[in-house]
Order: sequence, then C-alpha cells, then structure tokens
Amino acid sequence: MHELRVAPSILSADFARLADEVADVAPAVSMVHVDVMDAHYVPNLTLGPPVVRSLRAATPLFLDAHLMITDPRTYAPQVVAAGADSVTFHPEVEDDPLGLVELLRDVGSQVGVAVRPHQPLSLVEELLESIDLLLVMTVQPGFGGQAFQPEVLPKIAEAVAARERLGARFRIEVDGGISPDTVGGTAAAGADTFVAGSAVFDHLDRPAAARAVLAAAEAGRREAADGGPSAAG
Ligand SMILES: O=C(CO)[C@@H](O)[C@H](O)COP(=O)(O)O
Ligand SMILES: [Fe+2]
Repeated sequence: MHELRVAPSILSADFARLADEVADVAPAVSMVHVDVMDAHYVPNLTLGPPVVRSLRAATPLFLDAHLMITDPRTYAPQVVAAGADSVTFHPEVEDDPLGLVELLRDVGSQVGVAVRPHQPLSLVEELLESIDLLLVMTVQPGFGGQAFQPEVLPKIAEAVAARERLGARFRIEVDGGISPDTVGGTAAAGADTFVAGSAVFDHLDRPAAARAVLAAAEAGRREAADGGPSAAG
C-alpha cells in the first residue's frame, strides 16, 4: 500500500511568484503538481517546459507534471528534459500510448496516464502494468476550483482491483475538487496521491491547508480499513 501524499497544484498559485509559492508550501509536502495546458486539449493555456525548468531550479520537490495537451509525444520529453520527475498524459490523443509510456521511461521519467470523469478504466487497461501513476480526474480537466464529482469513486475502487489482479504497482492519484471535505472518500476507495489546488493555495497558511488535506485522507483510509466511519466511532 502506497504512503499517502498531497500534491499542491500550482495552477492556483500566483504565477508571478511561483518560486516563493512553492517554497511556502514546501514544509508540508514532498511534491507539487504542474498543470500543462495547450488551449487545444482543454480550453485553457498555462505553462510549458521553460517554466518547468525554472521550477526545477527553484525547488528540490518532486515535480508531477500533468499534460492536458494534444501532442504529448512532442512535448512530454521536453517536460522531462526540463526537470519533471513524473509526466502524466491523456492517452486518447496518442496513436501508440504504450509506446509513449516506454519512451518516457527510457528517458528516465516516471509515467502516468489520466482518465477523465466519463472515461472507463478499460481505456487504459493495456497500460496499467507499465505505468507508475494512474490519474483519475475528479473534474473535467481545464480549470481549478471546480466541484468534486463523487460519481468517479467506483472507478478508483475498480483501479485498485485491477492493480491487484495484474500484480501492478501504480499509484492512484485524484485531481479536481479535492479538499478536506472530499478527500476522505477517495482515500477510502483506494487513492493515495491527492492533487489539491484551491484547497491549498487559496489559504493564507498553505502548509496547514496541505496538512489538513492529508489528515482527512488518512482518516478516510483508516475508516475504510476499520470497516467504515461508524466502526471508527
Ligand atoms: O488538472 C487540473 C485541472 O484540470 C487540476 O490539477 C487543478 O489544478 C485542480 O484544482 P482544484 O480543483 O484542486 O482547485
Ligand atoms: Fe492536474
């Protein structure tokens, strides 16, 4: 079972002060989540390899890049070369997603694939034995600050079952609308990595906000292990 981790999403940080924003939250976390959007795959435009390179120079934290772009074959290796530790792409844009996973591993990156809320796990079935991370989107990709979609929870449990069946090791990351109020259910279902943008950066005390997400996730996992919230009381 993987250790639980919170990945603050810098999408909700002040882009003019990124290094300071990351340094601010750093005492509470081991990683940050970097949303790369190209205005084609999603209707929003954020940042690319030059910003990842500057972040790499600014922090030793694990950089978890989430590529919401239509051409990951071209840009994912650039994001890795810029210093990302892990790169996650949406596989339906790729003709040969397994080939891209292998290519990225060959250049030394951890690799994830993402599924949108309405996409079934079967979309990534053939990749599960080769990836480090399965990103289960809990909102439609494109923007921070959206409402968590609880109908995604069964897919997390399905991913846990598939991992056991295959003897695979991938982490399960949830992304979108994650807060102390919503994270417990995802941890209970089997998620272990929690992206939180607005729930961290919209607060003055970012380390406390990140720790609150982690504590609620730990409580959710514990309660599930004990047989549900009622068993804990
Ligand atoms: O990938 C995305 C959005 O597409 C995310 O990583 C958001 O940045 C999450 O923001 P919050 O929902 O936590 O505010
Ligand atoms: Fe993301």
